[in-house]
Amino acid sequence: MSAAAADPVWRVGLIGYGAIGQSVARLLLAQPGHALGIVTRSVPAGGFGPGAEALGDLEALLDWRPDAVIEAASADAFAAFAPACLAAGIDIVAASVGALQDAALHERIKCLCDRTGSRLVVPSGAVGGIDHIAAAALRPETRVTYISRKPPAAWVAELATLGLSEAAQKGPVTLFEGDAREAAARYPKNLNAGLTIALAAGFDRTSVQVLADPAATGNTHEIRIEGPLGDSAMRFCNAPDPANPKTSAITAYSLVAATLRHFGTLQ
Ligand SMILES: NC(=O)C1=CN([C@@H]2O[C@H](COP(=O)(O)OP(=O)(O)OC[C@H]3O[C@@H](n4cnc5c(N)ncnc54)[C@H](OP(=O)(O)O)[C@@H]3O)[C@@H](O)[C@H]2O)C=CC1
Ligand SMILES: O=C([O-])CC(=O)C(=O)O
Repeated sequence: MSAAAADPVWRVGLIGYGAIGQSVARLLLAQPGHALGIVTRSVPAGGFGPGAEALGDLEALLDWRPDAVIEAASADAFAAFAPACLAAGIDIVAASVGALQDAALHERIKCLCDRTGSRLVVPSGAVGGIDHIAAAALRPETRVTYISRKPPAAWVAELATLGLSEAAQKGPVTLFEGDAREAAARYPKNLNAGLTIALAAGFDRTSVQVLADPAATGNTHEIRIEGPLGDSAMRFCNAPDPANPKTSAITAYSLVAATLRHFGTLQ
């Protein structure tokens, strides 16, 4: 009797090893059949442990021949890595989708996907219900309102720049009201969720409000969908990642869930 074929190993590239990257690595390596190649500017002294290896740069990542790449770094890293991966036929599961506020980059990504057949996977990230939003938005009358409400601890640098640190300790401060592209351009580390929602709903149908609120318990995201198919409201009150208060801890789980689904048979 011949030996059973070895189970496949999925080779996953990971860009970024901060709050989300470290959680993604831990979660994915706990899944059988996954190997990680990690691109980071700061490799931990003890390395990454079994199942993961450090990759120096974009070229090393492409040479490693990943089956898919998870981006968990920054909008700049998305712009630097995503086009090259997609051009090489490698699908990307991205956290920093706020980078798509840049219409030229968005168009370039679409052209690369059309040309190579590779795909940019936009996970639900810090929010959810994206399938519901996309379904409702097939009716052009649908309108979506997104409110991001985080404690001032998630906005320390931004509030200081605006001279609003003290005001934000006393009551809610509105940091932005407008469209999702401008929100992500102004606050690239905090408005990926707004861009994710707008990609599903349509940019012209999505309005965004951003609040720093001392009464906020966790990173709260409220989404209201109104249209001919009904009115719906979703509210996500997320625990912040202990390593980065701007980031909801569930985001890493969303990236891993999206990656496992991408490799799976059920889409
Ligand atoms: N889609 C969503 O719903 C959400 C998306 N996000 C986004 O996810 C991304 C990661 O968030 P988080 O982990 O909290 O951020 P952190 O700041 O904790 O970690 C980011 C990591 O990426 C590294 N990095 C940044 N730029 C580059 C680059 N050009 N090349 C290589 N490494 C790079 C940083 O390295 P170094 O330390 O050397 O700078 C750091 O290790 C952010 O863009 C964030 O805005 C966050 C929450 C929700
Ligand atoms: O993690 C969150 O709560 C949301 C966030 O930072 C983002 O959308 O970029």
